[in-house]
Amino acid sequence: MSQTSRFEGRDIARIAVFAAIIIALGLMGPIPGPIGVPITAQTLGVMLAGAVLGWRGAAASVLVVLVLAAIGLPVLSGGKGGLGVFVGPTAGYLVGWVAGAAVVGLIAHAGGRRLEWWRVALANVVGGILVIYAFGIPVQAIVLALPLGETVVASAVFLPGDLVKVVLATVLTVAVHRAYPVGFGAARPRVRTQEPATEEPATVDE
Ligand SMILES: O=C(O)CCCC[C@@H]1SC[C@@H]2NC(=O)N[C@@H]21
Repeated sequence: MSQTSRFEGRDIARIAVFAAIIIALGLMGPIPGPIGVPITAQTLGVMLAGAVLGWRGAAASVLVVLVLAAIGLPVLSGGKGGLGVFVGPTAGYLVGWVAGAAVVGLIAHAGGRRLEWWRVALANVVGGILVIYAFGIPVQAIVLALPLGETVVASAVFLPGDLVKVVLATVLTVAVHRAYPVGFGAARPRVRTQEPATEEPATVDE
């Protein structure tokens, strides 16, 4: 994202693209989880947004998805949407997506323009798993009136899939960064294009 305080046009385009990626991953459909929270591919999009866009763009992308969900569009896996999701057992996870995407971006881009694979992987584990669980599990326990310890143990079912997402998000982010070494996660330098040579107007000898 641009380092200026406001989003520029290309930042908004990237935010829209990653919001669309998160929504598209929801089309894969949820795998029902043990206690009211599904396994979803959408967290792959949350990790990718953080690692590719950086914290501000990633948080904005996830917020766009959540606003669309709040106004009732079926943008969450299984075609869910509406204000009800923000008071259900997945509410904490959804809020955690915003914080998690931002933390992924902060850690992945902490080394500046060099995007080392190990830092991206670490970012995806911390932001894409730990932070999201830290928001999601306590809210899930409260909404379902379950003991916290039992909810933590039940949530271990998400770990294998989330670790696969960490690997995929890391490989894809490193590949994107290699293809676009400058311009993702940082301001793209302005390239001056050469002005086309203007032709002399034709003159007619009298
Ligand atoms: O569709 C929703 O309402 C949100 C689902 C949240 C699912 C959480 S996110 C972290 C963990 N990993 C998964 O695959 N599922 C849960």
